[in-house]
Amino acid sequence: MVLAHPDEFELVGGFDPSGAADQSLGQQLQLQAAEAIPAFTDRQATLQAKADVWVDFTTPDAVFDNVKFCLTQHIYPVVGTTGLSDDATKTLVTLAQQEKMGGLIVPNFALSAVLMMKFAQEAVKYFPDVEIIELHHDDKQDAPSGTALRTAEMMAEVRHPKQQGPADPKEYLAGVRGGDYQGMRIHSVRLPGLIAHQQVQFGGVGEGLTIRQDSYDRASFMTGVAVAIRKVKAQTQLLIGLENVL
Ligand SMILES: NC(=O)C1=CN([C@@H]2O[C@H](COP(=O)(O)OP(=O)(O)OC[C@H]3O[C@@H](n4cnc5c(N)ncnc54)[C@H](OP(=O)(O)O)[C@@H]3O)[C@@H](O)[C@H]2O)C=CC1
Ligand SMILES: O=C(O)C1=N[C@H](C(=O)O)C[C@H](O)C1
Repeated sequence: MVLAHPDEFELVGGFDPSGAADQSLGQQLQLQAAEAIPAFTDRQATLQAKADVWVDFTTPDAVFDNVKFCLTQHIYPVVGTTGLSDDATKTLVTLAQQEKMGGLIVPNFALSAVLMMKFAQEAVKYFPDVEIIELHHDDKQDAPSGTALRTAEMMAEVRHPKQQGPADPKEYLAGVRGGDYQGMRIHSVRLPGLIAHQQVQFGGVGEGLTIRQDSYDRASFMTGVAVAIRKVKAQTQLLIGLENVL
C-alpha cells in the first residue's frame, strides 16, 4: 500500500523480531530512496517511529500481543493476520473499549472476497446445504483460512441450523469430510501456484449454486488495506471485516 499511495501514507518503520536489525526497512524491502526507514526487532522500540497506524501481517502466534501493544499505546491496528481465536478476538475487542480505541481486523482485504462473503450470507438463507472449499498457496501456515472461518461465521448468523450430510460419517480416510463449523464442512486445499481462492458451494433439490472468488495476485489485497488505513482512525471500536468501512 505504501508503494501504491506514496503521497498519502508515510512508512515510518517496520517490526520483525527475527529481522536483520542492521538493515533498514528500505534495504530489506529494496525500496528506492527509503534506506532511512528503521526496521525494529523490539516491539517497544517501534514507539520511536511515532506511528499512528500499525498494519499487521504476521503470524497467529504474534498477532495478539502486537494488537494488545497497539491498543494500549494508542496506535490504530489494521490487522490482516488470520488465526486469532474467538476468545482472543473478544479479549482485544474488550481492551479496545477500555482504551477507547478503534481498529480493524480484516480476514480478507480483497473486495471480491468481501462480496463473496456477503453473497454467501444471502444465499444460505435459501440454501442451508453448503460446503466451503478454500484453496491457498502451500506456504500458508493456518487452516482453515480466516476467510473461510469468517464466511462460515457470517452464514451461521442467518442459516437455519442443520448438519450438512451425515452427522457421524464413516470416514475411511481420517478427515476426508473436512472440518465441521456448526454443521457446515470446510475443506482446505494447499498447492503451489495458488494464491488465495474460495468456493462456497450450495446444493438444493435438482439445483446448485457456486460462489467463487479468486485472488490471482497479492495486489488484490492492497486497495482494501489502503481503505482500512484511511478509515481506521475514525473508528471507536475494534471491528471485524472490511465491510464496516466500505
Ligand atoms: N487479510 C488478508 O487479506 C490477508 C491476510 N494474510 C494473512 O497475513 C498473515 C501473513 O501472511 P504472509 O504474509 O503470507 O506470511 P509470511 O510468513 O510471508 O509473513 C509473516 C511475517 O511475519 C513475521 N513475523 C514472524 N513472527 C513475528 C512476530 N512475532 N512479530 C512480528 N512479525 C513476525 C515473519 O518474519 P520472519 O519470516 O522473519 O519470521 C514474516 O515476515 C497470515 O496470517 C495470512 O493468513 C495474508 C494475505 C492477505
Ligand atoms: O495466507 C494468505 O495468503 C491469505 N490469508 C487470508 C486468509 O486466511 O483468509 C486472506 C487471504 O485468503 C490470503
